[in-house]
Amino acid sequence: MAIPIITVSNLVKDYDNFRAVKGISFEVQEGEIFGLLGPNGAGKSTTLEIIETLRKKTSGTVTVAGFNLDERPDEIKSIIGVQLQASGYYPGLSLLQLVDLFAGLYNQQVNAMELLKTVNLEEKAKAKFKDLSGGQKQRFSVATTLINKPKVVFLDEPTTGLDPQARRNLWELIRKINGEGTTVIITTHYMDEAEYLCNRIAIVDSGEIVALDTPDNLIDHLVASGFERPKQVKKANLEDVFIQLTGKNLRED
Ligand SMILES: Nc1ncnc2c1ncn2[C@@H]1O[C@H](COP(=O)(O)OP(=O)(O)OP(=O)(O)O)[C@@H](O)[C@H]1O
Repeated sequence: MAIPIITVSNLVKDYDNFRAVKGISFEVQEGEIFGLLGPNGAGKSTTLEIIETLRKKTSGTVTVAGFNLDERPDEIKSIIGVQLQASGYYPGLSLLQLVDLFAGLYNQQVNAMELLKTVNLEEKAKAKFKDLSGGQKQRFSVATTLINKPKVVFLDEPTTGLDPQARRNLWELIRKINGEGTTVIITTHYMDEAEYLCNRIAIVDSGEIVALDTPDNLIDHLVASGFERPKQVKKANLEDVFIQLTGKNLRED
């Protein structure tokens, strides 16, 4: 029997008179990659930010690793890793300086070079954050989520704006982090990404979960309902052509 590391029950979030999250419930199992998918404004970031202790809920219960959000937010903070948006970093500091700064904030001893190596940025250790490419910035921000050796990492649209190579490279990084035992919660607008990475997916629409299952089961369920794609799927797509022609290696250096 899988153990839930996150339990969300009847979570509600109102922004003034607008109900952005309408009483959702779900569990994330320890060790899985769990995806939150949904159109713009569905309530994904709001839900994540509440679990991350960064936003107040209106009602409902959240527990992370057995800690109740209302009673033990500090314990929750200490065992999670949250990806900051790029604007959260001092642009003029080098990557080594930024890792040291974060390590200090978390009161952690970190081998900054080792950490940069895990995200393939050791050659950029002395570069300033502002001088990184988009993919490098994203990889660095994933690295910073690992500084406090978290049990759960939250990634909010980590590959938005990346080229196909950088995106696939980040997918492998996320799998590696997960393979080392870290539970990952991810939001994305890319269905191929969700299909490739996620063990289970919750599809959120207008503040409600409309489906929750493995990608395979969700697809099988749709097919069983009589759905058929209007045209034959080719054995490759345009992205395959692009990767085939331009190679799998990162191009940002
Ligand atoms: N601080 C806020 N004040 C008022 N309304 C907000 C606030 N933050 C979000 N909302 C509204 O709540 C709803 C859910 O927003 P949220 O950012 O959680 O959606 P999302 O699913 O993450 O969307 P996206 O895919 O665009 O990031 C939206 O209608 C949004 O306009």
